[in-house]
Amino acid sequence: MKGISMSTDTNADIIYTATDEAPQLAAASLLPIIRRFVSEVGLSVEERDISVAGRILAAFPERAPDGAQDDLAWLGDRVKEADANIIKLPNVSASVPQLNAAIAELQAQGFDIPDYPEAPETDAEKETRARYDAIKGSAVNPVLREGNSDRRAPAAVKAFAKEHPHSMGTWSKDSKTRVSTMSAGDFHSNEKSVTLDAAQTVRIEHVSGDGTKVLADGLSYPAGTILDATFMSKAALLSFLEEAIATTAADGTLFSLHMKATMMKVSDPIIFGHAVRVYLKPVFDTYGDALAEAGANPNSGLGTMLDVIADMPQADEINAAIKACLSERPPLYMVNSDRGITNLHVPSDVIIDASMPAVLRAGGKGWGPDGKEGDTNCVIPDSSYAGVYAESVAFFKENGALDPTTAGTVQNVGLMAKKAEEYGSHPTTFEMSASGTMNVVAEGGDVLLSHDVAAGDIWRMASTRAEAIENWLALALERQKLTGYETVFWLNKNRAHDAEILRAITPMLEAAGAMDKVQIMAPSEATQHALKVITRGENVIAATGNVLRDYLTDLFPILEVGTSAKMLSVVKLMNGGGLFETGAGGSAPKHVQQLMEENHLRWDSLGEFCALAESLRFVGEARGDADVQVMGDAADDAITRLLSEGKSPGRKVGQDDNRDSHFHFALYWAEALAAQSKSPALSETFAPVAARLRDDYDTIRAELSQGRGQAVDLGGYYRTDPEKVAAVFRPSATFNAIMDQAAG
Ligand SMILES: NC(=O)C1=CN([C@@H]2O[C@H](COP(=O)(O)OP(=O)(O)OC[C@H]3O[C@@H](n4cnc5c(N)ncnc54)[C@H](OP(=O)(O)O)[C@@H]3O)[C@@H](O)[C@H]2O)C=CC1
Ligand SMILES: O=C(O)CCC(=O)C(=O)O
Ligand SMILES: [Mg+2]
Repeated sequence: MKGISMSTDTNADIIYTATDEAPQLAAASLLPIIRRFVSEVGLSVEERDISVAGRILAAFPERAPDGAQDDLAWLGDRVKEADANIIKLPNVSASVPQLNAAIAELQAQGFDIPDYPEAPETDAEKETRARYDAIKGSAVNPVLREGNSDRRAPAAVKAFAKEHPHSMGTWSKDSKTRVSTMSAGDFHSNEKSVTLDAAQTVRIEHVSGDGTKVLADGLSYPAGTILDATFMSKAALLSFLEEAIATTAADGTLFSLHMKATMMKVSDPIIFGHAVRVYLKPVFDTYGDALAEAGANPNSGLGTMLDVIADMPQADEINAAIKACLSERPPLYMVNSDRGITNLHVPSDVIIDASMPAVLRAGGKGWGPDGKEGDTNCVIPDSSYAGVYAESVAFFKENGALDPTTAGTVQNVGLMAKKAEEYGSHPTTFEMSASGTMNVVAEGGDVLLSHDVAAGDIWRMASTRAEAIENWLALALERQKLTGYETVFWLNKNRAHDAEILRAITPMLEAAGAMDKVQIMAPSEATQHALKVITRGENVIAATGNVLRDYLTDLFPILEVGTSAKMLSVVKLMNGGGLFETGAGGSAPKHVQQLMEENHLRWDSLGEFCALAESLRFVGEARGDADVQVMGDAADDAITRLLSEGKSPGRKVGQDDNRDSHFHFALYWAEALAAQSKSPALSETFAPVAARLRDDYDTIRAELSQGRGQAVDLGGYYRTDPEKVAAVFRPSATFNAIMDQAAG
């Protein structure tokens, strides 16, 4: 049953994660194929549930059926074992509106779980809130990613994009698109950093007129850990946002805000809320108190606010005031102009890693409320990484769009292990209740880092462990050796944190004799360099921190190969295991909507195919099992053929969809296994499978396409009904019979 795993502590050879939305639906069709094939080499596959619904139910075990277990916690231990082998599909990192929707759905399905307490007062409410806050935002990836990240477009994918380039928008030299970012008072400007020369246990305290309040205590770090502390000034943010709105109005462009409210689940919803307040200032000036009293929280977006307003006595007046404000202010960049969903409706609708590359790919365009494309002011409040996008805008204005038929590639090696850098900072991020001083204090009483803060400022501490840095550097040098590509470390020596990283890696580079084999450039300069290199048709490795890992592994694939879904994304776990992620993108909620309306799933499982091939090779190598290696290599052959024969899903109903691509993958995989000669036994086993799939090709294709164009019912959104999903995703009795046939 999806949502609650009843599995016992078995240890299958491959763990496949059950997640959300499009990848989860795709798994209903793909997993039976994978199980069928790998059973022939004696491998078992087990699903572990890390979906939002599954995690909610696991957070209330006392209310769930007996035997339900917390699969994320189990996986958190499993990734530390040397033989871990996990295929990780993308999962929803839930914003509050998404969490509320999932809770409501589970309640309607009969689960006795509490509402999300917006303003917890009693101890019981605070306890409930704490359990939900652990699920909120990016709660899965930081637990599983016990290693650094290696993401790149597979050679077959690059070759395909060169032959069959995706569409690219046209850039004009007089495009008014720009990036607006803060020049003072932001996380970047206020950052302070220190490297611990001995192991330390620290506490975080807030000293104000009311005394000293300990916000976190007993935080232990080994020697060599880099600790950073910084804050975003509320006053500086508000004046920046006002100015950005004025600039947008003067430019006559769209206003767009690009944040990472999912991964940066504490800081970014607050910043998003300030943007909603500033943009709708006239509304808040008049109705702010009434809105607050009714429980409208701008941090959850305009969409949720409108729901609250609907039940207020002044609903008509407030709605009219909002409408008037929207028409007087610069037009908002839209998520869905047909449905009137703006950039400010839901904090998780516009996520910077995917949204900025989409603007850049489209020639600097976004969608306006009139349903037309327009130039846009891309507002990215913190300036730590905004320069990457500003530099990209400048480059494309000057040089025109990238040409995918000739472009080289940017591969990424990302520092991610042990919750590195900003992406691990959720538990140590705080919104200041009063002005005062924030201190990071060592056990002996030494103040390691200190800031004067004002009420409303957002302060955070992040950590990066020496072990993670060493492993990252080694991985970058290993990739350089394997590829021969030039390698650039994206580090800004004038930024506090980066300067500490440089201090750590310089002796390591010297010891490895690699000092003159790598380059070090600040992110803006490195962006310009990378774009020049790939424009020339050459390749480069970008060794970056955790945030840039995320940003660049959507940015470059989307420009180079049209999507990040086709990325190979490997996490070499520090204790020896392998975590094979699928693509670099997310769960594509738009795809589920289309499926429900017209039974077409345009999700491309190429990321899953690539992860599977890697996972098989990993087991094969670890166990010295040549047949398993053959399985992995044959999966790669199938991927190449799938691409070259154009069997990837199309965007529109009537074209092939996800299920058709799975069938072709199975067919080509079987044919590759039948054709290879390294393992005669496997060839003999798969020859009849391939023959049956080929003989029944037309029947299977016809059966797969039944019911396309019609709405489908999945029995839920966050917790679907497995039988209904199977009916939709396995519609071919002929194909199912071949796949369900017992191995051997
Ligand atoms: N590793 C993880 O667990 C990740 C999780 N996420 C989570 O996923 C959710 C959605 O994130 P969002 O930023 O919208 O990003 P998505 O990547 O889901 O969506 C952006 C767009 O990319 C295209 N796309 C992405 N993957 C595929 C695919 N496999 N096949 C075809 N097209 C694809 C789609 O474009 P089009 O509309 O043109 O078809 C889609 O609308 C969020 O909850 C986010 O936190 C995000 C990234 C990684
Ligand atoms: O965990 C998340 O919220 C998103 C992760 C992500 O975008 C990525 O790893 O590329
Ligand atoms: Mg990402």
